[in-house]
Amino acid sequence: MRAFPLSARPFTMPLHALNIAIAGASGRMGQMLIQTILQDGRHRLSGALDRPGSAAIGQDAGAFVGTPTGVAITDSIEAGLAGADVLIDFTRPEGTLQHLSACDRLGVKAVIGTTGFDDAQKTRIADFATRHATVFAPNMSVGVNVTFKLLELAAKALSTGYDIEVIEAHHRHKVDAPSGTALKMGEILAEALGRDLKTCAVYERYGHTGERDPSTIGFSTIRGGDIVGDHTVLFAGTGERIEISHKSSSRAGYAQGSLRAAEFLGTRTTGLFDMFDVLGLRN
Ligand SMILES: NC(=O)C1=CN([C@@H]2O[C@H](COP(=O)(O)OP(=O)(O)OC[C@H]3O[C@@H](n4cnc5c(N)ncnc54)[C@H](OP(=O)(O)O)[C@@H]3O)[C@@H](O)[C@H]2O)C=CC1
Ligand SMILES: O=C(O)C1=N[C@H](C(=O)O)C[C@H](O)C1
Repeated sequence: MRAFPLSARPFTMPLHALNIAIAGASGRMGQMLIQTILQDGRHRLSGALDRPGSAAIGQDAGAFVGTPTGVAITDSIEAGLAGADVLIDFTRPEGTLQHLSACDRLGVKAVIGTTGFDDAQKTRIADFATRHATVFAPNMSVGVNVTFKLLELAAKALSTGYDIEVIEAHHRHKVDAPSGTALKMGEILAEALGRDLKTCAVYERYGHTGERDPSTIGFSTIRGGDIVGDHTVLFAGTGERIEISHKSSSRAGYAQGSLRAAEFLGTRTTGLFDMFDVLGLRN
């Protein structure tokens, strides 16, 4: 091995190890996050939360992935957050907001992957972020966020003569529709086209719908089996169609993106960020 004199050693910024608490620890994403933290090895799982009544309470957080951690899953939010630098939350909107109240009291930052928030709930997240740095994004995968950028470009270039439809498919257990990612795609498309998604979105079609209004953005939702997450935006013109698709075959990318988000928060004290900030994709 080559020895470097002190002054010539290659410099890499040491990454501060984080104490990370996971909410929804026995859920699909909770388990993937715990597995990712354990495999990655640079950070510490400091707490694992599930809601009261969950069969997981009291079990070792690593039991699901076959690696004991010494951290028991708790239904006490305060106990689960003790000593944490960052909470990573993939639960349900009402659970996330309960967790944020405790983060507020304890000074814990948050990475929020949960989807399905209404506007009032999003306002509460933005308020929390004025005191504690927060990453809030409906999709933590690098690939999906690059797809968002491609949509900005495509929507601007195809602003007239193309009907835009967002099509998403997820597993049978998903409870919100359209997916948070599909809605974010809709927002990106609408903004690029100078439209307001609140007035141009069409979420349902049935019966005598009349001809398609070209100023609308349509959404179609498929639920079935174990589909991890597929999103396609269709630009349907005359004589041609363009489709921009992303398909997830594993939840690993969501968990890895969440860890990057937690690391991004390490150096920040306040502010609301998304994965464009974390990945350096903001214009
Ligand atoms: N941003 C992103 O990249 C991604 C976002 N998601 C989103 O993350 C969320 C979770 O997805 P997924 O892991 O598949 O869901 P799961 O249902 O598998 O897991 C949710 C977990 O949260 C717990 N939970 C449910 N309600 C509450 C509550 N009110 N308070 C506290 N905990 C609660 C569940 O407990 P119990 O089992 O007892 O109900 C479970 O442990 C969804 O909103 C999904 O859309 C998912 C993947 C990627
Ligand atoms: O519930 C899921 O599974 C997923 N939810 C997110 C969403 O609603 O966009 C992200 C991903 O598609 C998986």
